[in-house]
Amino acid sequence: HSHIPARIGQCPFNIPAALQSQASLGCPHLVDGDVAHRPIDWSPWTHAPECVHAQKSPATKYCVFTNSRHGNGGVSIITTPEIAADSIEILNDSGDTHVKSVANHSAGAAYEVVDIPGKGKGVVATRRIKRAEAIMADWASLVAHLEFPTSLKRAQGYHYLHRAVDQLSDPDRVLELARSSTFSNDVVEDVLRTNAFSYPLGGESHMALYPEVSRVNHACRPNAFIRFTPTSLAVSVVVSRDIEPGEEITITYVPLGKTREERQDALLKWGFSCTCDLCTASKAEVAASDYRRTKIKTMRQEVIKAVEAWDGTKAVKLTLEVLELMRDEDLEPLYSSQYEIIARLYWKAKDKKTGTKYAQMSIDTLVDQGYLESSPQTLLALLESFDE
Ligand SMILES: C[S@@+](CC[C@H](N)C(=O)[O-])C[C@H]1O[C@@H](n2cnc3c(N)ncnc32)[C@H](O)[C@@H]1O
Repeated sequence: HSHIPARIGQCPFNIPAALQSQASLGCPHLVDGDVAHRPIDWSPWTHAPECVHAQKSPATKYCVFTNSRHGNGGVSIITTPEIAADSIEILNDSGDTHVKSVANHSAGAAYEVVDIPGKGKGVVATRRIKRAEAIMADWASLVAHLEFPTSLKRAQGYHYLHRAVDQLSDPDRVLELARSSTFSNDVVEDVLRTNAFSYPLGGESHMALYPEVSRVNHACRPNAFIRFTPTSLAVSVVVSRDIEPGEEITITYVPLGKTREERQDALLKWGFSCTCDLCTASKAEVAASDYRRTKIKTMRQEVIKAVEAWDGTKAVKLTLEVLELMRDEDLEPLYSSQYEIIARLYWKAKDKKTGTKYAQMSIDTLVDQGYLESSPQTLLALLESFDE
């Protein structure tokens, strides 16, 4: 194994073979198809990694790494041996915090997957759900380096995508997901393009597919969001306002706050044209919403200018107006950063009392929305950052 680069060698590579399987999780192995001949070599993966050199940069190798027991039905990761070795820790995190947050709240399942006219399937509440409640936990089943598909001949890429899926304990969970992509001829590629989220692994962009979360449709005024943890392959879906039985649960696939045209553009790469409540509202309503959203954007630019001109009073006044417009548009997830701006401005102006008040409001919004746990340390940490 002499060609294993030293970067990964912080780990005792000379541990006796008999102990390697125990040590493997805490100690990343750099494995690929050349060095991994026996299961003990490729542990914690459950299958021998199969690898291919990228066409344009032959020094880059992508392999299929599978652990068919992780999460719900296993996970396959197509990435470089270096990233796989560096990221092996994520297999240690079983996603308990996500599962527990759902179990803690739930008086039984809060949703069902049903047909939604014009949208394929979707997720609908089966009971009342309180804001900030977590209703669904899920694990990535397929993760693929963003550059992997374009770095190989098509047919070759499909071979690896299919191997990745076939090695899962239930390939149909992936193969039966929605496909709206008009970009390719391959089932797995279509499923990825229709359903995957971007996910940073080892500091590089990957696509990650969560089969259960994949059923949640997009809305431009969503009532839920996905909670990620950078250290695990688990996610959960958290609702951002109170929900009545029968209401559809929706998330946003694109950044919040865009105008109708900007949203439709951004959604094009997902292969569908949005028919959510906001996009199908009356012309007048869409126009009024677009007007406010454009105004929010220009006013935020003005806030930056006012700050640069040291005009704190103007910056605060403008930010309060931005908040009003955001309220009209139900853009609650964006409030906290506005409160934070105001907090910083008062803090810098030596009005620490008002600064602290707004800092707390910023945190409260995040807690309220289920993004943060409430703790006294959070406020201190935020206030400390104001002095940096
Ligand atoms: C991640 S999947 C969501 C679940 C999907 N409806 C299903 O049947 O499994 C994304 C696909 O759902 C449909 N979809 C999601 N949100 C939509 C929306 N707001 N308007 C229209 N179609 C939508 C589109 O076909 C899109 O390609």
